[in-house]
Parts: sequence; C-alpha cells; structure tokens
Amino acid sequence: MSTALELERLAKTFPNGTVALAELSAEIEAGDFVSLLGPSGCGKSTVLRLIAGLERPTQGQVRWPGPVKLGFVFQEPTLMAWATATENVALPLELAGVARNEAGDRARRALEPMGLANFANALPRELSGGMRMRVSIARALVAEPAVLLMDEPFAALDEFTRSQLNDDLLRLWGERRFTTLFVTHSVFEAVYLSRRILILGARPARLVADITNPTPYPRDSLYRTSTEFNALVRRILAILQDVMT
Ligand SMILES: Nc1ncnc2c1ncn2[C@@H]1O[C@H](COP(=O)(O)OP(=O)(O)OP(=O)(O)O)[C@@H](O)[C@H]1O
Repeated sequence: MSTALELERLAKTFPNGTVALAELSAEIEAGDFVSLLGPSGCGKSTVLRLIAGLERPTQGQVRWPGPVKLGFVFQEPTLMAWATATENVALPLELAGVARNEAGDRARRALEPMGLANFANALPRELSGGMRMRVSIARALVAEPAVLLMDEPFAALDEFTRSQLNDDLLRLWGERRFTTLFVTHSVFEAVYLSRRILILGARPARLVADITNPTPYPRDSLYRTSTEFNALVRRILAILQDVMT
C-alpha cells in the first residue's frame, strides 16, 4: 500500500489562544477509509481544514507524495440556490477551465450514480435534504479527486436517509477507491463505514486510539446489527468515555 498523505506532528493554535489541535501524527494509506471520531469541539474539523490547506498549521506539516486532487464535502451542502443540480456540480470543472458543454456532460454523469439522473435540472429548493447532499457529493467527486475530505456530511439528515447515504458512499468508494477522511461524532457511523478509526480526545485534540475495523467490504445492513459491529461500537464507546471523564 502506498501513502496518500502523512500528518507530521500537526498542531494548531488560533490567534485567540485556542489550542484546537495539540499534536497529531498519522500516515494515511492510499485508498483507505479513515474516520476521525471525537467529541464535539475536539478539533476534528480543524484537522480536515489543515489537510485541505484552508488553515495553516502552527507546527508540523501535511506531507503529500506529489500533487493531489482533493474533494471536500461540508456538513451543509452549500449549493448555489439559483443554479440547477447540474450547474452546481459543473462549477468546479468550469472554474478549472473545462468547457461549459463538457462540464455539463460530466456533471450529469456524476449525478447518475447518486440516483439523481432525473433531477439534473432541479433547483436545490426542489430537492430533499438527502438529495442536496447527494448533489454536494457528486460535486466533490466530479473532478475525480484522489482524496475525499468529508466533514460530518450526514449529521443533519434523518437516520433513514443517513443510512442510505452511508451505503451510497461505500458503494462509490468501493468502485473508485479514493482515499476518504470522514469526520463524525457518531460511533455507529464511524464503525459502519471505516476500515480505520482515529479517535481524538477532547480539547486540545490529540490521538487517543488508532483502531482497525477488520470486517471486509462490502458491508450491508446485516453488518449494522452483527456481533462484530456491536463489539467494536462498545469498545470505542468505552474509549470515548475514558477520554471525556
Ligand atoms: N477560527 C477560529 N478561531 C478560534 N477558535 C477556533 C476557530 N475555529 C475553531 N476554533 C475552536 O477550535 C476548537 C476545535 O474546533 P473544530 O471545529 O475543529 O472542532 P470539531 O471537533 O470539528 O467540533 P464539532 O464536532 O463541534 O464540529 C473549538 O474549540 C473551536 O471553538
């Protein structure tokens, strides 16, 4: 396995003195599905923002093996309200200089595996919350990034929609194997999705456990109620309880 990126003693203190990240070192394998799990406010988003280059670290660095295309999915779908699903997905391509027609074609193709082929011309307000998030994922994947960063993308969705999106994401990941870094504070979601779970302790964030989930993919709804699933959830809940007390 090759390395997708390496976090080297990464730390972040904001100008107001808040230490968001004490120190984090981790090597992320190419094609892996890694969740960052931890209590609210422990610096998970900060780690993603440092990786995306949206913040500068106070110490340490993110090391990349070479130039890498990134995709980012935020908690809110952040779609342009006046633009159709296709136009929203085409935007990053157009910004990168792809001709309008080609960008539109590629956007429509990116909407298909998200089950949105019939909603290509819909405006965001005509779509449900789950569909808007699907558009947001299609937009992040349309340029075929090697690394996908996801910051609590499903936190605002109802449980049924969330499970469906978990499965959609796993299917796409299984087909394309983009390296995925997924921030969540749901233990269930982290266990269901991930091959590796990095547990961050409360402020300032530091790595308290690095856990491998050995259950092979594809995983389906039977896995959600399996003994292995529950055992791993229980183990992680115990670690989190220790961290928070
Ligand atoms: N620009 C900023 N200036 C000052 N403090 C900040 C800034 N951004 C984040 N913080 C603080 O840094 C800490 C970590 O924030 P971060 O958003 O990374 O946590 P998180 O684990 O993602 O939280 P949540 O799960 O609630 O989204 C928090 O205490 C937050 O208030």
